[in-house]
Amino acid sequence: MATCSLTGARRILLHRWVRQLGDSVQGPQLMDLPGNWQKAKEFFTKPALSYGQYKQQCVSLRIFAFSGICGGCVLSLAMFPPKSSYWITWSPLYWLSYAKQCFTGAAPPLFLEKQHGAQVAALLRPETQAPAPSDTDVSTVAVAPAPAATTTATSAASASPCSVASSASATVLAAPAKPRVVFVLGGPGAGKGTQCAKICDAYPQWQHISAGDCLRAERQDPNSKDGELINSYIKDGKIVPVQITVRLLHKAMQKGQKEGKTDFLIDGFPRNWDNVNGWEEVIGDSAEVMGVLFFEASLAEMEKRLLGRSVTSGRVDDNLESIRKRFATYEKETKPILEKYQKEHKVFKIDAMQSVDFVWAHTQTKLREVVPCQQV
Ligand SMILES: Nc1ncnc2c1ncn2[C@@H]1O[C@H](COP(=O)(O)OP(=O)(O)O)[C@@H](O)[C@H]1O
Ligand SMILES: Nc1ccn([C@H]2C[C@H](O)[C@@H](COP(=O)(O)OP(=O)(O)O)O2)c(=O)n1
Repeated sequence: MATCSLTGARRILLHRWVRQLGDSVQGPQLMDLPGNWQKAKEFFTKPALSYGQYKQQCVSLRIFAFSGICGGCVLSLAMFPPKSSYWITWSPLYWLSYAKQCFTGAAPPLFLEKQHGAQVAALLRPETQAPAPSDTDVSTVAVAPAPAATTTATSAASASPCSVASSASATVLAAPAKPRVVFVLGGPGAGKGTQCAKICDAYPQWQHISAGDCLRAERQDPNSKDGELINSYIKDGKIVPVQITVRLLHKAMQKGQKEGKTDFLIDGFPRNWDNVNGWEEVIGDSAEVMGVLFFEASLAEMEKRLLGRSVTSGRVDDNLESIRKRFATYEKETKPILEKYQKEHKVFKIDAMQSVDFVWAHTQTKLREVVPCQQV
């Protein structure tokens, strides 16, 4: 038996030797790239005469094929990044900005610093939500708290990561006591409105309230006593006095609550200290400000976008003169407000220079950080 297998092994060795099937190849070293390139080319141009030559050509070709495929994959990822929020969060391009944020203190905390209530009411069917408050004078009543109800969870609630209990019939405490607010800031034309619209399309509990839209609507109202004043401020790129703006925002939030909205994107607000103080005085503790989504883009890009928008927007301030004035106001008055929220670790920065879809993927990731119990 032993003799038999020895003979077999000998035969194989002999066979290899005859056909030159040894593992060693004679040719350029692995790192000799010009030599290997020459051999790789010969694979296509000069047919091998022996197996040894053929193997060398394959070995040389393999080096370039491997680098080519890997390089191609990396290039394609860079040129056509996946539309995934995870890719955006963890892609190599963002490592640098994350590293920087760790030192500048703008990075969001890794772990939750406070308890976040479950938005169970928003997850359940509309009939489980309490009746909304009536439209009341801004000076006397703040934004009505959302219902704090004890309710029986449906399967929809149990499917959500926010639900307190996972059983379909479990009793769940609806925690949110106040409407939640996310301020949306960024320069004129950064794409705030575009992304807010996408959030509201995707998540029905959110309502988009644009301070600029509210002011423009008020200006159109023939019965408004503030119309002329608003018009002149907007044309000059100045910030309208907060008493007017916050009243309109408050009214819009109350209307949204009546329609069952629990989360509000307040777009283009607060734009200066006057806005900050006015919000505190009128809304104050009756709404919970979760954070600020900040869309960052260069002035040149924003100018280009605004001029593009001016073709169809019909806005009195979408012209070069007003745009420049708005930029000046943004730099002088709004940036200090961002710094205030940055110190409170409430700013969630989004690179708005990319395409709409790319920004959207990043916006969703950031929204999850601002409002961790998002159904996203
Ligand atoms: N990521 C983007 N890339 C290119 N154009 C964009 C992007 N986001 C928005 N836009 C366009 O730029 C213009 C301004 O966007 P908008 O959302 O109205 O800005 P904002 O609300 O910040 O003033 C619009 O015409 C919009 O279609
Ligand atoms: N909080 C606010 C928001 C907007 N305004 C006024 C002044 C702004 O130039 C205009 C337009 O604001 P809007 O947010 O609609 O537009 P841009 O972001 O500047 O493109 O409205 C204001 O006075 N106070």
